[in-house]
Parts: sequence; C-alpha cells; structure tokens
Amino acid sequence: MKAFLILEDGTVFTGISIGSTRDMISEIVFNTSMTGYLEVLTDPSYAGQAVVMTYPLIGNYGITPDMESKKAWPDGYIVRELSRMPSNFRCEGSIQEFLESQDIPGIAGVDTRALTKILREKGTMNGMITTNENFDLDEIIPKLKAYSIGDVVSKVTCGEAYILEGSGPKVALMDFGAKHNIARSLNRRGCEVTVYPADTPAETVIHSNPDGIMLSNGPGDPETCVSAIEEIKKLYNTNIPIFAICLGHQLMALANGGKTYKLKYGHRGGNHPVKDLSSNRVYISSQNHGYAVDAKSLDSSVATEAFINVNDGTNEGLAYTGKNIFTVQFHPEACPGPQDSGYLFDRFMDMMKGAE
Ligand SMILES: NC(=O)CC[C@H](N)C(=O)O
Repeated sequence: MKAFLILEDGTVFTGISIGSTRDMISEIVFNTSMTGYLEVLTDPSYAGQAVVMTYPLIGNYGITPDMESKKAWPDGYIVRELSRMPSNFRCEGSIQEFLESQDIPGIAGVDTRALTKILREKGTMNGMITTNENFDLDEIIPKLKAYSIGDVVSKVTCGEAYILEGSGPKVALMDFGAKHNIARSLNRRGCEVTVYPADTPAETVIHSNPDGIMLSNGPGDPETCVSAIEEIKKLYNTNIPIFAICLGHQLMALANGGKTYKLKYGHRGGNHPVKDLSSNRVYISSQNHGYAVDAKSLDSSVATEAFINVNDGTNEGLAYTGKNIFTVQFHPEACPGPQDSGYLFDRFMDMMKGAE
C-alpha cells in the first residue's frame, strides 16, 4: 500500500506503508545512527516525535532483546529501505511486525537523506504520514502547523516506584522517561536503584535517604515540566550527590534559573563529539535532544560549563559550583552508540562514596 509523508512546508514524499495504516501527525526528527534502530525505537525521549533514520538500510538484524523500555515510543517511523530478510541468532521478528503490533505508522522508500537535508536547512518541522491518496494540502498544512508535543513525560514515566537490588550505594532514579541502561549502568556498578515516577515529591525521595540521585532523560520541551522543576529545586538544596542526563540536565538548569532553547534540528545520532573541558579530551557520544541549555544564562557562581559539543559549540554539560552535582546533555549510558563516556557513571560512584 502507498503511503505519503507530508511536511509542514508542503513537501510530499511518496513511499510504501509499513506498520499501522492510520494517519499520524507529529514532529519529524532525524537520527543518523547506522545501527541501534531498536534502542532508538524504544527510547522514551522520542514520545511525541516521528523518527527518520538517515542510514539507508534498517532492520537487518530484526527485533532483538535490545529494548530500552517496554515498548516503542515514536509516533511514526520513516526509513529508506527495510530489510526483507532480517537475520541474526537473536532475531525474534521483523520491524514491520513490531510496528504493526505497536500500532505505529511508518513509511519506507523515502529518500531519507534528501528529507534530512530539508530538515537541516529549514529546521525541524511537523509532518504527517497518511495512506490516503486523496489528501488535501490546504486542509492538512494548518493541522500540521498546529501540532505541538505537549506533556509527554506523564505518558512515559513508570506507574509506581520499583527497585533493582544491589549491595552498593542507594540511588534514587527520577524516571522522566528513563532508558533502561541508566538503571542498568548503576546496578552493574553495585548500586541499589529505586526508580521513581516523575511526579514523586522531592520529600519522598529525600526521606528514603539515598546516597545519590539520578535525573533521567525524557521527551518533550523541558520548560513544560513545571512541577518537576519545582521538586528538583528541593533536591538541589540537599547535599545529596546528583547526576543528570539529557532532560534531567535541562531541568536542573531551569531549576537554577537557567534557560533552555530549541535547536534548529537537534542532535540525534551515535557520533556526536563532546569535549570534557576539565581534561580537554574529546569523546564520541550518543545523543538525542532537540533542546539545549544556554550556558550563558547561568552565572558561574551557580554552574560552569563542563562539556561542549565540538560540532556547534552548544552546551553538553554543567558542573554546579560548590555542589556535588554534574549534568550532561548527551548519553553516557549509550544504547545505541559509543560507550566512551561510561566513565561518568564511575565519577558519580566516586561522588557518592566521597559523600558517605
Ligand atoms: N533525550 C532527552 O532526554 C531529550 C530531552 C528533551 N526532550 C530534548 O529533546 O531536548
């Protein structure tokens, strides 16, 4: 069956329907990872967005247990070519079946590199995937322009708190849409990890007496997470060591009076170079974000820049002055992508041990 991808600027790509055949409207973002498509599909930070994979062949090892959460979150999936014969000793099925079972509409046969050039030049746009050949652009374009992500954190966070047993430091992980490998990275280092729903009051977390607090990644515009920002202010005022990733990094900055802004087309992929300003070393990182913290909006008495993106100079991390708090915009938990910055979990472990 034919499918169409219609962008807010009126561009139309024609392809083949994959997954669900229902209409979907979302923000269209691109990811440049060459592999790790399953970790991308199950990253809760994609809730409210449809993902374009720039790498032309997707799905060649099928569906494997490499899930970063229980289900797929993107509203839609856009690829050049889906493997017709996935093959791997762990393969449990195809992307086509997976998208269908999750009711996610997709389109294959799109020149995803041409599409990405448009998104890079004009900036992130909203779009629609439809299988209806008789679409009317005059009717659809205002609908596309009206789409906004809204509150998605409440859709992706866990329903109730749960614990991953461990005999080491106790970590409270605030789940704003956490990828599994954040908890796993801590648990692997011996931590007992308690995962809390995003709306858990700071008092509950503080009274549980954790050795450290982790603020997770998550979807949507950080400025809309008003109540989480208020709770984070209270966490900041304790002496408990805090490490935050991506949305957590943005929320900590907002809680301290910093500002975030939307990037023209975001950073999503497995090869973004970031520089650790304390050592001047460059690490290749996994990234998935559309917003960034304006480092200049924070006085050095509050926080100083710890990492920058080598490609565009945007902020990639902050160290909070006089506090055991550091936050990064990229993903040290990888999945997908390079594990270069996994040492940051060790740094957090040292912070927790030092605070004991
Ligand atoms: N992966 C994330 O945590 C993303 C944070 C935020 N939703 C952004 O797009 O910038």
